[in-house]
Amino acid sequence: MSPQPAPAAPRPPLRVALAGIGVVGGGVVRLLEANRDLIARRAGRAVEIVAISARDRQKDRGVDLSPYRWEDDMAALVEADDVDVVVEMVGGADGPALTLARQALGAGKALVTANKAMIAHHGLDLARIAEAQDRPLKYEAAVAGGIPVIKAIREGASANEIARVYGILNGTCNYILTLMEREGASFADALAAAQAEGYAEADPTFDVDGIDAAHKLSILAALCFGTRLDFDTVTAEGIRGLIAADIREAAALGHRVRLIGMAERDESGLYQHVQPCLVPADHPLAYVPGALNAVVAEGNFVGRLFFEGAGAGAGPTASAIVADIIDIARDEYGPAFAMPVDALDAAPAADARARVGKHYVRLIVEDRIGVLAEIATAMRDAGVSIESFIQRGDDAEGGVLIALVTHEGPGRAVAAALAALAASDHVIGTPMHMPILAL
Ligand SMILES: NC(=O)C1=CN([C@@H]2O[C@H](COP(=O)(O)OP(=O)(O)OC[C@H]3O[C@@H](n4cnc5c(N)ncnc54)[C@H](O)[C@@H]3O)[C@@H](O)[C@H]2O)C=CC1
Ligand SMILES: N[C@@H](CC=O)C(=O)O
Ligand code: NA
Repeated sequence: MSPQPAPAAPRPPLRVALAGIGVVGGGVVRLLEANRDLIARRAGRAVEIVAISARDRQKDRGVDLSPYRWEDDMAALVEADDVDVVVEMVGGADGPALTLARQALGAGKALVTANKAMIAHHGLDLARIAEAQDRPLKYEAAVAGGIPVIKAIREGASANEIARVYGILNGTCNYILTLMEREGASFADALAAAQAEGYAEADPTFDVDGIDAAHKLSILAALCFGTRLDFDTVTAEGIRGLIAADIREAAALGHRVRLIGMAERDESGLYQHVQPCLVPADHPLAYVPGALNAVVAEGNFVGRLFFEGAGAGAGPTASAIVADIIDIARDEYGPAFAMPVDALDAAPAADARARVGKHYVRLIVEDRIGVLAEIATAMRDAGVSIESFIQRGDDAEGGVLIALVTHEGPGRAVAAALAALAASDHVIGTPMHMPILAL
């Protein structure tokens, strides 16, 4: 009988350093502690926090950090010989987060980050450093928080050509829209509630102006289409211009309002746009409530994939970060954007305003003779055909509410009609228009 091979020596623990112990960092500490044994069994080795760093050592974060080495200077995490993985949870596209990320990868450490702003702006540069060092750059938490959508597209759907990806990519906006829809909450109250839950960015204008969703969309587009990540050509409109009446009118039309990021690649180029849309009430995206996110990806063999889950918050975001850490512990990783940076191709930006579809339009106007003729004239002059029209005299915004739905046409024409009307003395405030999703 041949001798049995000696059992393999247990692998040494994976040593992790955490930078930024806020909402997300606190969640990661709690998760690594709570599921320590299960994680070790799944990873094939222990995962140990060896050092942490944040701005304020004294701050009460509701988690006991005393077992871990504290570093006042994040650079010490990179310099330490006993750190294999640096987890960046500081935030910000540039500044200390980017410095840390570059230094960590440059020093041959693995990098895990939740920072979509940094990846959207500097993902290609960081991926190049990671490739040069043959170290992983992982960012599952950066897109749609806890939903494992990066892994699903990188791995599960990697055999497919993906021509379109779209969805609800900002939990704060979806939370606000849901609260306005269900409870008639004001925009300001709903935003304050989202901030209290820890969903919002340090600067919530990134959420409500669509910039955070644009960051995530640009990352998804690069991954789905194999194109060079191009945040600068993403166009974004947020939800500030919405009033409660828009939510009500959308409901009367059988729709819900959702902030949708959509990217498409076709012969005209790369389309990447974020804006509030009317979503038919029977569309899966209309059922996505609160801070949940959802992503739809259409593959040429697999068909339509729909992913839904928590897009923000301590637990879900920690779940995504620790999944990345486990992949690293297993040595399961590849190029950050599923192919080497030099294999990604460039696509020209497509004009978002050229997109054809039906639109919802809302104006508040003075209740006087001729105002409807003025609207009809502006629409005619811009080449916009009206499908349906409603006037409500009981609106509280200081005038009469006009809501209409256009026939199919380019968004550019609707924008031109509303620009003309915005200049009218009889139109109060800024008119609103939103495309009606038909997918
Ligand atoms: N909160 C959420 O639901 C999600 C957040 N993210 C991303 O995760 C990252 C962290 O977000 P949060 O935990 O919500 O932020 P946070 O503001 O709660 O925590 C940030 C942490 O970084 C530290 N920090 C900030 N600037 C620093 C500096 N200059 N030097 C040293 N430490 C510094 C702070 O002390 C704090 O511990 C961001 O990139 C965010 O976009 C991603 C998905 C979801
Ligand atoms: N502020 C973001 C948090 C996660 O990315 C959101 O609201 O979705
Ligand atoms: Na994710």
